[in-house]
Amino acid sequence: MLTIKNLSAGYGKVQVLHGIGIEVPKGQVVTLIGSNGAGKTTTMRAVSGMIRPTAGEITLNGKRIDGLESYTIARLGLAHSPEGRRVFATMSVVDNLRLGAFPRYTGARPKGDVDADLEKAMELFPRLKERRTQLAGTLSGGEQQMLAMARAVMLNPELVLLDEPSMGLAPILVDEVFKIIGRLKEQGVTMLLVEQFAAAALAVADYGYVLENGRISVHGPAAKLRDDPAVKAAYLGGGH
Ligand SMILES: Nc1ncnc2c1ncn2[C@@H]1O[C@H](COP(=O)(O)OP(=O)(O)OP(=O)(O)O)[C@@H](O)[C@H]1O
Repeated sequence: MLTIKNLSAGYGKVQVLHGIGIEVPKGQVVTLIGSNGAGKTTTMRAVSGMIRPTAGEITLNGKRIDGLESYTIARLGLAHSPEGRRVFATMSVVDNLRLGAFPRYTGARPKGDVDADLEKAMELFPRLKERRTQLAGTLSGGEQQMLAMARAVMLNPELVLLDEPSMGLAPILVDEVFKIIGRLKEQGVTMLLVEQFAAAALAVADYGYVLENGRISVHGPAAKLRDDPAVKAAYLGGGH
């Protein structure tokens, strides 16, 4: 589904990623863990076309996407739910969700039934259903985070990039977010997940990569990483 080979990227003269490789097979959840500043968000940005890689290759279903505009990448079915609560504050919940489906109208893939998917998203995120006409800017932080996730799902995506969906959430909402990720997985949605709660991420994921200073240090089946003493010591102490 998604193949990242030898990817390097950064900001101006600062190189953040040094030739990383990641594989996300169809129907699987792959998690990318690492400490602050390791380059996780930068990886997500490079995949979704928000920044241009300086080297390497990214393919989605065999098609090169590195160097394409982010809008074109979205039309190919790649949805990015970015870090932070990037919702359209002055629009309602429903209108935010409809905007998420917008690239479906432009013909790169079959449009499908947007209204039916809107109702499916509401079922998946009951908190949003109750607030469908509310302006997104007046939602709580956690609800905005869920709206950003739901909007990504509205693309009817081949692949979803979830960047720290639990960031800043109260523990009860963190649990809800991970339940939703589990449900999306059951529905066959392919995901690349960046999470600060490494233990919870490895519990829902099939496979994991550890990013250290812009390089992949360890990777393997999630269950194996959970038992890896070095991973345990560095990333699984205390956490969620
Ligand atoms: N827009 C930017 N301009 C310049 N440097 C940036 C920019 N965004 C990120 N960086 C730098 O790139 C490095 C990697 O950042 P990145 O956000 O990818 O890390 P991360 O692994 O997602 O960390 P965190 O867990 O803290 O979100 C950091 O040193 C950061 O300061």
